[in-house]
Amino acid sequence: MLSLTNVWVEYGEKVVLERISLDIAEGAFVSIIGPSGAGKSSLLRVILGQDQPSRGNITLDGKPLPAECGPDRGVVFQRYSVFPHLTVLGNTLLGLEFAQAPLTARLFGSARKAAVAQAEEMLAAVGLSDSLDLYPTEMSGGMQQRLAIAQALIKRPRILLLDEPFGALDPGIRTDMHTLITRLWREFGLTIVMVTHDIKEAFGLGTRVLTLDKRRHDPHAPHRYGAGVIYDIALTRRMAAEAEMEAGITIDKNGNN
Ligand SMILES: Nc1ncnc2c1ncn2[C@@H]1O[C@H](COP(=O)(O)OP(=O)(O)OP(=O)(O)O)[C@@H](O)[C@H]1O
Repeated sequence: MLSLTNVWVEYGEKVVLERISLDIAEGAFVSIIGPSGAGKSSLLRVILGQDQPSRGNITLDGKPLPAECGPDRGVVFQRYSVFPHLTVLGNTLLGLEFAQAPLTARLFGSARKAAVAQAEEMLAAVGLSDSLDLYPTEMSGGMQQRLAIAQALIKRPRILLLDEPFGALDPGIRTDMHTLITRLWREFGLTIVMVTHDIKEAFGLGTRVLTLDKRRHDPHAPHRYGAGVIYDIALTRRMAAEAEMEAGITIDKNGNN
């Protein structure tokens, strides 16, 4: 579905990523790990369309990825991206209002009614049905991240990009969020690309784990070489478990059912 061919990200003289070639299948849950500064967020930004690769191509369904971030891609960052002056419902509605009324960001009559129903449905999916009128300052970190996820999903993206989405949350809340994101991934048929520093999270959630790091170093010019994908691990056990759950069958370790 998503294909990167010989993608490089360079800022001036500084090479951040080099020769990234990847095919990401529809429905995959790809975790990206690697040392700080390896270029994990830079990779997400080029997939999002926020930055352009300095070389190489990215295609979505075989067509060049549109330069701007369209409704096909949603994103959730570690820092809360919700608007403090809007309620939970207002924050969630905003995406639809911008999409449907780009000039005024206001919807009226039946269009607004339909948008509110859609927002309420999405907020129910992330467990915020009882919090529609709260403002972000009245909510915990976990609730704000649930809201950020609802905001990202309201436009029904096919690809959800997560940049350390649970990094600022307490361990107990993180576990709840892992359950939530796994359920949403399955329910909405999403393709997820998630950056994390937490190796357990990467392997626990992903169907595939990519490790970014530099293959070569020049001690006299650390900016000269960028990071590439040094490990690409398919987690067949998790994919089998997902397939079993969907089809109600059991697949043995040789892939037979
Ligand atoms: N707009 C920019 N201009 C110049 N350099 C940049 C820019 N954006 C990122 N970089 C550099 O690119 C490198 C990779 O940054 P990036 O944030 O992608 O790494 P990361 O692996 O996500 O790091 P972390 O795990 O610490 O979040 C860093 O050295 C950073 O300073």
